[in-house]
Amino acid sequence: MTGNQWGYGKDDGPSAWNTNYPVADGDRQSPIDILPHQARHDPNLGPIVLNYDRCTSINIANNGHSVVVEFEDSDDRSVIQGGPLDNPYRLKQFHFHWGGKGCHGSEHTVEGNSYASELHLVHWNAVKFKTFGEAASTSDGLAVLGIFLETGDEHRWLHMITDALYTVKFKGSVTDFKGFNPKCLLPSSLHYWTYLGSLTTPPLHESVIWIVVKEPMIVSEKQLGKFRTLVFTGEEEDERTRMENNFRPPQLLKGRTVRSSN
Ligand SMILES: NS(=O)(=O)c1cc(F)ccc1F
Ligand SMILES: [Zn+2]
Repeated sequence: MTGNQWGYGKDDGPSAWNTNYPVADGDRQSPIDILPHQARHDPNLGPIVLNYDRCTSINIANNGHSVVVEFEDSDDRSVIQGGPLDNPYRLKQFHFHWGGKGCHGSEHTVEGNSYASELHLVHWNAVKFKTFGEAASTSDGLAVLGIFLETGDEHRWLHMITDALYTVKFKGSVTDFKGFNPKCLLPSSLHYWTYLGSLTTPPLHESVIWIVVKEPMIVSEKQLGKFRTLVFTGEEEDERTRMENNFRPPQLLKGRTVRSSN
């Protein structure tokens, strides 16, 4: 792996990340396999509260690892609070991880079972930190809401994302994407598990309070298939490597406790 060139292939994938990012072998790495019966139900864990009503999406992009929708985060217009969080955390971006055709692609697993895909809504603590970058490299600077995607009926709002994917096929492409409120993607119940972990891609900073929602959102195989029309490579490169299986497998729990909202 030259420089910071990491990926999901045989030579640059998760098993090789610890070469350039030794924290990969740290003691609060993500994702993990969640064992519901070993999670501690904590009655003090209140509900997750999302205030996305004035959220401002900016663009959708292919960063060579996933498809990302970025938000305006210069004020507290879209925040997550409650649950395990002591402060409101500002929405910065959301992105997905997914598998190949018929394979599973979530990052977190539940009793060894993985879902077809996983949505990550990334938030940062703007009370304690001045910039996202600072928050992302400091313990508990980030709160990531993880939502599983399961195949079934078509999701009535996901087409807003999948219809735009052709415009960001290649690494480095960015397209305007305004007026999208991710609240429309969330399942009806926000019961969750929570634990202290890390970014699931390099630099793998151990800065994340993970909030993994128990109820999956249901999307169709056709909708999921559109994510696989993206490629990891840039338009100018001659190879076209289909973007799929961009997930890190579960990491060791190393004594951490997973709490359950209920
Ligand atoms: N997959 S993740 O939500 O842990 C994540 C979020 C970021 F903002 C940056 C890197 C990451 F790996
Ligand atoms: Zn992610």
